Amino acid sequence: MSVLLLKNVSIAVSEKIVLEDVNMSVEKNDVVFLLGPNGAGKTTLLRALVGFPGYNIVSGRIFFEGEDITNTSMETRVSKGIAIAHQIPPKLMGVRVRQLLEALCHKNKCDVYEIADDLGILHLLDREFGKGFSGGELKRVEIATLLAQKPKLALIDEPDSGVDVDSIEIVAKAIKKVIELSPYKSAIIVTHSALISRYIEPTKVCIIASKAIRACNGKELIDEVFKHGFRELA
Ligand SMILES: Nc1ncnc2c1ncn2[C@@H]1O[C@H](COP(=O)(O)OP(=O)(O)OP(=O)(O)O)[C@@H](O)[C@H]1O
Repeated sequence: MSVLLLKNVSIAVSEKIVLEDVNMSVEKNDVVFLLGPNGAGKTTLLRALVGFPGYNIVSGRIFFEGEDITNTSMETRVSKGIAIAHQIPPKLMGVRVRQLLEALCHKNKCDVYEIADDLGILHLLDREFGKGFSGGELKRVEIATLLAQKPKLALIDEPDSGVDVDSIEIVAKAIKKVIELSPYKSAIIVTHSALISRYIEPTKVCIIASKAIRACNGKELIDEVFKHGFRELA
């Protein structure tokens, strides 16, 4: 049984079809890197998978742990163990980082101090979530919330963009921990630079372009993309 299985999935945002007939699977121990040109639909795919409002599955089916979750809400999918770390997290007005992490850790039995220390965000705990954060701070806080969710399947959108060389190591260590804590040891990671591959080895690299998954292969696909671009693969 696949952890996640997409069968001919088409996704619309604001009534515009962004992805058509996407077929893909994530198996146990799969760490899938998703690459593709700007605007290809990588964020759309991750958001639709977690059931984010406004990202509509217009046809096809999504299965998680063998169960059809196509028509379930974001709340249901999160409770089943799917979690997302956004590229640009939605701001949570009036909610402090500590409050959010405490709520998640209360539910998932984790230690807020340990997570905040791991991600070097102890000084951000009493700030409003996302308000006035630098790009790197936002990324660390977002990964902290992912760690506190202990998801079965983590969907991680561009953890390595806008992050300095020291921070990427901290973020990557936390992502590794998220994967280790998952019973399936699997995740989907969107990346442009593949910088994250210095720390986390993908088992599968997939290219999303021209509204669908165009190729999936081993780590060597990253080198091909950097050598030839996406045009030959799209
Ligand atoms: N709310 C929206 N309304 C209209 N179009 C949208 C909306 N959200 C996304 N899109 C469009 O869907 C397409 C895919 O966007 P998406 O953010 O998924 O791409 P991406 O592959 O993640 O891009 P990038 O690499 O630049 O982050 C784009 O053309 C984008 O303009």
